[in-house]
Amino acid sequence: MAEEKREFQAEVAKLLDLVVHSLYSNKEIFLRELVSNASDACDKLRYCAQTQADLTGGDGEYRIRITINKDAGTLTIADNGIGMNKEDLINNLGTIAKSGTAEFMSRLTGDAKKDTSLIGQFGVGFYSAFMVADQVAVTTRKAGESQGWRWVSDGKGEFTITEDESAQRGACLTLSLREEAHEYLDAFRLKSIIKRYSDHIAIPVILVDGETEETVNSASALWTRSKSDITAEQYTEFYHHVAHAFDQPWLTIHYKAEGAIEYTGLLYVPGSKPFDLFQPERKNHLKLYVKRVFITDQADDLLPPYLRFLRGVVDSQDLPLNISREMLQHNPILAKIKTGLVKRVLSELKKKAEADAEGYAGFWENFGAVLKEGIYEDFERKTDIVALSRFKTTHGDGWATLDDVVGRMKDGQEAIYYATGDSVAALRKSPQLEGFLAKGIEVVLLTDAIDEFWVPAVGEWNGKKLIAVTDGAADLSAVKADPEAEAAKPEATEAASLDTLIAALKLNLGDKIKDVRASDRLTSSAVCLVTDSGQMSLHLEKLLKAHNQVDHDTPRILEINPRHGLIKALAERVKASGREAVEDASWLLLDQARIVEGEKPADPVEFARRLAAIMEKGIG
Ligand SMILES: Nc1ncnc2c1ncn2[C@@H]1O[C@H](COP(=O)(O)OP(=O)(O)OP(=O)(O)O)[C@@H](O)[C@H]1O
Repeated sequence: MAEEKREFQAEVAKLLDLVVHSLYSNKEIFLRELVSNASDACDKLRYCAQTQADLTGGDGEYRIRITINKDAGTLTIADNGIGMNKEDLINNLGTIAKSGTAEFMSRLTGDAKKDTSLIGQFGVGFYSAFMVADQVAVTTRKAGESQGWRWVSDGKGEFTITEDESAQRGACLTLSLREEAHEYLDAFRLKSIIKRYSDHIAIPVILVDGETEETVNSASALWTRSKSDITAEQYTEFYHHVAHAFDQPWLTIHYKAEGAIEYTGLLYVPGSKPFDLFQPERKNHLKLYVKRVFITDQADDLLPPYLRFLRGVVDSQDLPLNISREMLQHNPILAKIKTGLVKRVLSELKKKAEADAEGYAGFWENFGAVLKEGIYEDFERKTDIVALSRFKTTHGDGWATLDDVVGRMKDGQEAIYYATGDSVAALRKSPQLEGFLAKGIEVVLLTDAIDEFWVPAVGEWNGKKLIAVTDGAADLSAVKADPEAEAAKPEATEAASLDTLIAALKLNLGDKIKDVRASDRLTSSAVCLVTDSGQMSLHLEKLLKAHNQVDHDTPRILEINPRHGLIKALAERVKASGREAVEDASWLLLDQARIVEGEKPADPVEFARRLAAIMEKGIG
């Protein structure tokens, strides 16, 4: 067959350009990436061969051979894994199929410095070969197929594909090293790189230099080794390999469960937030092995979605080796492993929270919003997860537990009060909090979407009801106010005029509001919106509107502050000139309350007109 020339997908060309222009300061990691790919390819074949034994053609001894050829200036990385056919070559090496790389590309800024740190977070796998090579050739034959292929590129926009009868099963990458990368022809240097980054690879990595051949890595699956034989660096390198991550893990959990169900877990909590944490699939990222044979990284029933930030492997002794991915669904052994994993992880988190509050706060900032999904979804564990949860409150800037909040409750305070909103900063300024702050009552500030769901589902903590500050039923009267502050309060509007104003507001605003009433929760603001008991919270309604799940405004209760100058003046005006005189002001009060909630005025054009009219009067 003649040579077929193709262009890289535009994104790949862009990526290659970046790689070649040396965004990595640490070029040696190209070897880690390629060895990692070779090991994954062997894992894939080992899995397929469980059900199709003839795929291996009798050669089930997986290995990676790295061959130095000083004369030619090439380095060869060969594996006997699954290999690629023509279609695979085009799809895997010519386009960006992986969501991770696509995400990476979309975040590139063009600013070399920023992009360098980004590339460090994502890694570019196969393409890293072009950091050290000005040409890469891949000869490959897919297991079970007879036709071999040769893919060649100089990384400058095009690649060629030709048939290759000499290709062996697996993939063989030949890197023609750039002049300045000839250090990677030095056996000593290569050995140290392999030891550093790839020691944990479970199959032999053999270095071939002329006549000498040497297996450089330990070639045993890291998780099967005893903890005392594994260094911190080895744990970290394995994390980088298994998670395709580049940060430091925050927590490493390595244990062997023995008893009714036997399995080994090597789990990591990343040190930083993975970009796909909030993708709708909520997939877990654990790799499942059975007796050291890789089975799948898509065992959905292995871990609940609220622990999807974990990375690592689980190796079962009890599942059958020939288990198919379909058979894993609703599998009772897997269900028991899952229960065991959840229990272990939550207890390790508890230990960390007690031993290192500051580190735990960092973990919470990264993953708290995900873990809290468990309060809503895992009935058996909800109490444990609430206890592990940390909250911002009106008491200082740090994190608090609900127990801390209960411990600081005021005399006469019956409930734990909370406010939900988009940000802690906005919540702190919310008018609904004024009365609570004035009485020194601590309010829990919740800003994650999931809070809208778990809080009503849990309902109470330590025998104290959880009540929203915007709930019309939140009653502060039993908590004594500071007598000095009480004395300093301005006089309230006289009751009869207040009633007349309330009646006028109700008539003017009609069905846009549920009710109007005098507030005891406002101190400095004139108005605020509160929800009637049982109504959807303001924040939840906003979230649902953003997702087009709700298309109307629920009428709320408008609370007015009888001690506010504006309310007093409006009461006077109604008394003197009737309700029509405060028509514009009524709507502006409602819009004002909406704006403070982060909503738009109900009718922006009318809002602007009324505001202009009132300003004109004020100036004139
Ligand atoms: N040695 C190999 N044998 C078989 N297929 C390979 C080999 N190396 C790469 N591939 C294929 O090419 C794809 C792209 O490789 P690349 O290294 O760019 O990304 P990745 O391995 O999927 O992800 P990452 O590099 O982030 O780990 C792989 O997913 C795999 O399908």
